[in-house]
Amino acid sequence: MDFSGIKLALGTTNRAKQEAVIRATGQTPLCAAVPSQVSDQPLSEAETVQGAINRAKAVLEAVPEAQIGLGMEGGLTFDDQFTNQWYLISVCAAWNGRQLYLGKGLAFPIPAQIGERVKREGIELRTVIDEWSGTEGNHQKGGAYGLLTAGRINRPDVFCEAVLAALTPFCSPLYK
Ligand SMILES: O=P(O)(O)OP(=O)(O)OP(=O)(O)OC[C@H]1O[C@@H](n2cnc3c(O)ncnc32)[C@H](O)[C@@H]1O
Repeated sequence: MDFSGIKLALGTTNRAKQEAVIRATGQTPLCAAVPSQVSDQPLSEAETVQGAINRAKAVLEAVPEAQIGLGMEGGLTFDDQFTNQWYLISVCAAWNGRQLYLGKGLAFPIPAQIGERVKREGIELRTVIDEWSGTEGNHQKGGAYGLLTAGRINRPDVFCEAVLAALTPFCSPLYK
């Protein structure tokens, strides 16, 4: 699929998210940090999706030369139906001013003590991931996925697939 004719804006300057767009589309998006208008640490799928949508819409307004705004949001969600576990999810929203699509990246189980600590102490996942890994800025690099899989999956990989899912309906003739 050819994404080269479409100017993309991305609602963050986070390097892992920028890298995901570059891998997915072969182009560097115009980046602007815009508010997600949800909590710093979303704790449900609905809040995570809403944050991604808010960023996609805000960045398309902030960067009028772009044709599609991309918003990405990471969040935690507790599955009380099947497993009673916390999952990390990574969502991408794509908005062209008329149509909205979502790409929902890999849901990955998070150690119970991490999920509970984030909820109980009101801290962000990135703080705990940096603590556990003994390094800084993991949310801009491999992220929790990288730590938990010893580098087999990383945050840009997961967002790359989410970007492809959200953008494909705008670019593939199969959706016309
Ligand atoms: O700079 P922005 O675009 O805001 O990106 P972010 O990583 O700080 O923020 P998100 O809104 O995507 O994620 C919400 C919180 O969850 C954290 N988080 C999400 N996915 C993560 C991952 O894979 N590794 C580490 N922290 C993660 C993140 O760093 C925030 O603290």
